Amino acid sequence: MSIPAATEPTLSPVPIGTLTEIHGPVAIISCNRLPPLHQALCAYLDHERYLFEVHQHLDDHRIRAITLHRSSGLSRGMTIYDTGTPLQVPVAPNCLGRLLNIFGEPLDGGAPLLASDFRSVHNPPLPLSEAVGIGDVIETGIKVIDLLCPFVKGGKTGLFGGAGVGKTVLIMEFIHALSTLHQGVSVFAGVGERIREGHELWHEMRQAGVLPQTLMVFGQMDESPGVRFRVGLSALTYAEYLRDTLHKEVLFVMDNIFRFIQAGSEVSSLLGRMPATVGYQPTLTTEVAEMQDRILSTGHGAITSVQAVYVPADDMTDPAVNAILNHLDTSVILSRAQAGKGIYPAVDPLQSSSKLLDRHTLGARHYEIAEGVREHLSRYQELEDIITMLGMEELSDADHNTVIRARKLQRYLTQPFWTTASHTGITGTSVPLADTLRDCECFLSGKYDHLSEEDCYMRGSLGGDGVA
Ligand SMILES: Nc1ncnc2c1ncn2[C@@H]1O[C@H](COP(=O)(O)OP(=O)(O)OP(=O)(O)O)[C@@H](O)[C@H]1O
Repeated sequence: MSIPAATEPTLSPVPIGTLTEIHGPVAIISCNRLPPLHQALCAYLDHERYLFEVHQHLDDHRIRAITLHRSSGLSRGMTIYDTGTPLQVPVAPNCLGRLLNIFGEPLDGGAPLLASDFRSVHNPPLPLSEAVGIGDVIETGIKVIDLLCPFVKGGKTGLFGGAGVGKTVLIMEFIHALSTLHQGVSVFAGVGERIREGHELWHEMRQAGVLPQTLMVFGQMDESPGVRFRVGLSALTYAEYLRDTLHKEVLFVMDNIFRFIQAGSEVSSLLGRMPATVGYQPTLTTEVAEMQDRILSTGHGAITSVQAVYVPADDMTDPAVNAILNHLDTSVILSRAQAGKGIYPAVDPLQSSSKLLDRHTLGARHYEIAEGVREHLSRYQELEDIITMLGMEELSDADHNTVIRARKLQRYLTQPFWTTASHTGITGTSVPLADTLRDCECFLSGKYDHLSEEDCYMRGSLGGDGVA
């Protein structure tokens, strides 16, 4: 997706200096006064505006900046102007239903936003006194999520997984579920992902009829690291606007936050900083915290977030993955082993965790059923090697029952998705939490022992008597 011609600035910029060096996306600018960090500077070429963001003060009169547009055509000696502010995006109530780039310019072929205001993408987080805690549990209709990784208003959920295990599919199912089951609006940040995926998502949202309640901000794989580094903040700025000014309940979805870290790492090397652990930027944890701390709910509106996190080489100990993990309430871990067995969504029920899985938040019944399911699945995992070597006959009666029920529970927690209906040929299902709890209770107590594993696979609710 290419960046369209930049629009004319809203404020008249004042000259601040001269471009002295340009190396790919890095510019060294000689200034008559030092602009603050994060200030947006610009140059004009053929009546188009090229934006830069200040990243380093080199000495008393030189700064290093990163371009937010392509750098071809820029040359030494060009006059650089100060826009007077950090990067800002136009905000307006009619931003919903639009597909924008990081500057708030349309990528959907529509008219530019008629801005009622401009907001800086570097807004500081709200004071803690204005933040409110997490709210009620939101049902997604996805069995394994509602049961083991509950989704809470104002909470932060991460979907972790290596390449191709189903993060994007699960994110799209979330958007589908939450836009049909709940009131509210969604802001989608497409960070550094494939351009094809962006187009598909846009069309699917339009077909599903959820576009009027959704705002999408894209900075995709082909764009400069400066853009990929800022697209999450730009989308978050719109989410804050919807929360603070329009008092909406916002679902903030980011696919993929790992690409934000990757772009930060590229920017860091371009600025000549020494890499830190595993080659990541030394500022990794600060950059993640600056973004995560802005995802807050207030008395006026809530921001609930879902973030897809690419796990490099399926290694959950990766420093970038850990930096994100620390900020989340719920971590849904997608496993390649589950996907390999055709268990979709490929959620690993034992590795996934939620701070909200307690009696106080969910109630004693939900908590005990969830624990019962995890205990069965965990015992099954422990016994798997023994079963492979010696067969089921060597198990005690109790273990035999646990394994049979765990295998059925594992299949019961699969579910056909609306998002994948076009390629699986199975219509999606949404299962109320009450049904999921009742069915799991029936599995644990042995009431569903008569069902075959086939009867449990890719079904919705089992109706209390085992009939889908
Ligand atoms: N719930 C599901 N039901 C059926 N198939 C699925 C499901 N989830 C994922 N898949 C299959 O896995 C493929 C990859 O899924 P997806 O694009 O969501 O992975 P990803 O983790 O986002 O990958 P990447 O990191 O490469 O972007 C899908 O095209 C689909 O074939």
